[in-house]
Order: sequence, then C-alpha cells, then structure tokens
Amino acid sequence: MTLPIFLVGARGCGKTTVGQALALAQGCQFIDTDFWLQETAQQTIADIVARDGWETFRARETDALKAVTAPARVIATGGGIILSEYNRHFMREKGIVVYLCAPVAVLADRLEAFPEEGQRPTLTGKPISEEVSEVLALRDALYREAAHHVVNAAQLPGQVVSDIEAALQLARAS
Ligand SMILES: Nc1ncnc2c1ncn2[C@@H]1O[C@H](COP(=O)(O)OP(=O)(O)OP(=O)(O)O)[C@@H](O)[C@H]1O
Ligand SMILES: O=C(O)C1=C[C@@H](O)[C@@H](O)[C@H](O)C1
Ligand SMILES: [Mg+2]
Repeated sequence: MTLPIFLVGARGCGKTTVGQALALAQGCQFIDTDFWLQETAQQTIADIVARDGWETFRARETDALKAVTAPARVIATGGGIILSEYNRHFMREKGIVVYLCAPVAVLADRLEAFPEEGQRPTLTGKPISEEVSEVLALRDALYREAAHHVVNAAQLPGQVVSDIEAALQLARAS
C-alpha cells in the first residue's frame, strides 16, 4: 500500500503547484483540500468565511481532510490545516507529511503576483508582506511538528519534486 503524501506549508509555498507535478511523477492521484472543499460546498473560501466565519471553515477543512485521505494520493492541504492538533496527528498517522518551506519574501512575491482572493481571504487585514511574516512566525513550528520531511520550496517546482522524491526514497531505504 502506498501511503498518502500530505503537503503542508504557508500560502503560496506551492502545495498545489508542486502537488500536481509530484502526483504525475509518482503515478498517484492529486487532491487539494481547498479545491475539494469549495467544490463540495459550491462556494469560495472567501464566501464561506464571510458568511459563516473562520471557525466554520476550519471545521469543514478537517472534514475535507478526512474525506480525501486515501492510499496512493498526493494531498495538497490548505495553509492553515496545521492549526488543529487533530489534523497534525491525523496526517502524521495516516501518511507522510512534507513541509514546503520558503522565506517570507518568496511567499509574499508569489501571493502579490497571484492573490486568488476567493481562495485566500485576508487572515489579518494587513498588507500581504506583513501578513505573511506574522502568520509564518506563528505557524512555522506547527508545520515542522507535523512534518516528516522539510524541503526548500523556494526552488523551481521540478527541483522541489525531485527533493521530495529523494527524501521519500531515503526514508524508505533506512
Ligand atoms: N516553486 C515555485 N516556483 C515559482 N512559482 C511558484 C512555485 N510554486 C508555486 N508557485 C506560484 O505561486 C503561486 C502560489 O502557488 P500555490 O497555489 O501552488 O500555493 P499553495 O501553497 O497551494 O497556496 P495555498 O495555501 O493558498 O493553497 C502560484 O501562482 C504558482 O504558480
Ligand atoms: O493559510 C490559511 O489559513 C489558508 C490558506 C488557504 O490555503 C486556504 O485554506 C484558506 O484561505 C486559509
Ligand atoms: Mg493550494
């Protein structure tokens, strides 16, 4: 049985982008909790948050995580999935968790170029660069706590995929 691979990390670290390429390389199915949730709810995340609040979104995110978890899948998660202790333990127990780690400047540049506001409503009400810095400072330890592997996500997507594959291979061999 091939364990599911969970990609975690901040908004803009490339979970969706790298996840699709990794799934292709591994011959796995690709699933994204943000996409799955929005399709199932027939609403954007911004609309869910505006109508029902972040707490409701977080509860639905945990439901999404449980629903999509299955063998032979690469699962791109939402940037805040690690806020829940339940989610962190669930991912570690059910599969292999990879933290796509990138510095604030890289994340902020990507988010400024591709804001996708429907999927990424503001978390703090602050400008992007300030928000990324503040949120990453609070979450970096949680990404690390959840992760089996940490990779440098500031590289080109193909190199990030290669680094993840190398880490998985090394772990299998040891
Ligand atoms: N390694 C990379 N190099 C250059 N650009 C990238 C890389 N990874 C992602 N990007 C770009 O950055 C933007 C954000 O990437 P992506 O949507 O994959 O991030 P994410 O981690 O899934 O974010 P979220 O937590 O909001 O779902 C995209 O427009 C994508 O093209
Ligand atoms: O970092 C976050 O808290 C979020 C990231 C996105 O992937 C979405 O899951 C949502 O906008 C929340
Ligand atoms: Mg994504």
